[in-house]
Amino acid sequence: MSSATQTNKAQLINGEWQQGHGGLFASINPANGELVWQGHGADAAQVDAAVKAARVAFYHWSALSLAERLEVVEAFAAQLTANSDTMARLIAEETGKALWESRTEVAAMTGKIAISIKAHKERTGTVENPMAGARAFIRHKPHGVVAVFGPYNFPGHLPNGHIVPALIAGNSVLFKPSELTPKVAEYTVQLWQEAGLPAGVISLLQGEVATGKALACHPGIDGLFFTGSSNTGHLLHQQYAGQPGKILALEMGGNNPLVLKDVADIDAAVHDIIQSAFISSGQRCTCARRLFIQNSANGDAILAKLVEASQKIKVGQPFAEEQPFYGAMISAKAAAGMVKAQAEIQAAGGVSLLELRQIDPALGFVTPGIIDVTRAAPLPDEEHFGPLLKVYRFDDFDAAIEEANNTAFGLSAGLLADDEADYRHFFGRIRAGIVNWNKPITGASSAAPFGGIGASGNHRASAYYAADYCAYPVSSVEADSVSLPASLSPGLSI
Ligand SMILES: NC(=O)c1ccc[n+]([C@@H]2O[C@H](COP(=O)([O-])OP(=O)(O)OC[C@H]3O[C@@H](n4cnc5c(N)ncnc54)[C@H](O)[C@@H]3O)[C@@H](O)[C@H]2O)c1
Ligand SMILES: O=CCC[C@H](NC(=O)CCC(=O)O)C(=O)O
Repeated sequence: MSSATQTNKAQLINGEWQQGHGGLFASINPANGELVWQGHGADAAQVDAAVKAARVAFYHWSALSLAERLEVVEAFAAQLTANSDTMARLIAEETGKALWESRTEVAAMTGKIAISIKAHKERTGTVENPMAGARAFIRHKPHGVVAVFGPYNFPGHLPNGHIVPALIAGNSVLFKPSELTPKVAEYTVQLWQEAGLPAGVISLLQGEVATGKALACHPGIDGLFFTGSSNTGHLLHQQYAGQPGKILALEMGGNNPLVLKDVADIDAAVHDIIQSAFISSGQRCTCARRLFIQNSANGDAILAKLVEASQKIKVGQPFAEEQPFYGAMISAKAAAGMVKAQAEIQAAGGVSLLELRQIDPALGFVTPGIIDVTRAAPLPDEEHFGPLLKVYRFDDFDAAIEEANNTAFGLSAGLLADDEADYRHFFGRIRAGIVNWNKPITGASSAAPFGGIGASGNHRASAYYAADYCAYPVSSVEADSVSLPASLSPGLSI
């Protein structure tokens, strides 16, 4: 790995590390303001060279047997295990995420390998069906050259969730990570090289939006697997309009509701709310953004305890010996954005029960915020990607569910309630790809499909279902030799 001050060879193209020919960009540790990494982005010519190399590499990689490809993928898992501490420290350094949580991200990356192998076999395996005089097969083939776009909040785990199943299926991958987390991306790709992945099967194309656009628009890619914001996902969707032959998987944000109704265990409810709203400083796509609390003595008690417990949340340095619950947001700018969002909600009539504060204007640390918006003017349907929870008090359960559904998004939703009948009712009406009962709405399992509806996704769920968008089905009817059928169709004589 290179030192922070030098300009890194940011691009891996056809197995060779190169300087980018595009604009200079840098990643800054949001917990101390120090430069972590800097390099030049890939320009359009480098993107083109990588796409061409990936096409050549694809023919070799996809021609290997599954067992041969899995050997490399399992070697990558071994590399991750052997280097898990380095990877976790890089994630913590570059994102500001607490070290304990960065370690869970690396564990999710490693866990993804076995899950993806199982999913590949179960969801895209080969099936032979009996047929008179022939054999009928269902098989799956890789798309070819695919681009993977990753977000900053899980710079290792979420791109990995596309890359691993794509490689298992036999695709070659062009990886465009978030420009805010280049060092984690660089290290991930180095581990793939160490694992023996042949040149060109994975390329790293780093850079800001110009690099992303050059890759997304390149006619030589067969598909694009994206995890990131709904705005960018929508732009990509527009760009792919009229190209039905290209596969586009969009995993986007949410404006996720958590509804609370009659819970006897107040502490447990408060725990699940905090875990839903404030983990990772609120920078998870599944985080609860809107909390619906019944107007009742039970609702009052839970809200009071929530404010008290949230006030005590430890926010601090990612590497502190006594670990914080969460570290810094991705940047001082993102932290300031949350303060601004809170001010706008206050101006619309929201009443802060716990004010979110940026601890130092030069850094990414913010304390959690809780704001009652029950009497506020209608708010824009936006994802505020940080630790700010909007509270809506309600009298009528159905009205609360209706308001919970009053969003274009549909990623995660949850109900905290002791009565199972309330959950059955909620489940029937709520619109989201992840619907939980008496559990936090963050922390989704990689062994289940993961994706949202509406503005949160395009029905190409990831995690366990990622195998589905990494390969396409091929039906074949096969016989060892041509033969005349026992009887010919009417009107036919041969
Ligand atoms: N549903 C999910 O699985 C999931 C998971 C994690 C994060 N997210 C969402 O991701 C967002 C946070 O991540 P982010 O801010 O890094 O997302 P982002 O949309 O800003 O960036 C994602 C990727 O797209 C690239 N990009 C940005 N603009 C582009 C353009 N015009 N053309 C081509 N590429 C472009 C970026 O460089 C990056 O690699 C949040 O909205 C969060 O909810 C969703
Ligand atoms: O920020 C978005 C991801 C949040 C995370 N979800 C997953 O890890 C899904 C599982 C997978 O992709 O393997 C969460 O729910 O906390």
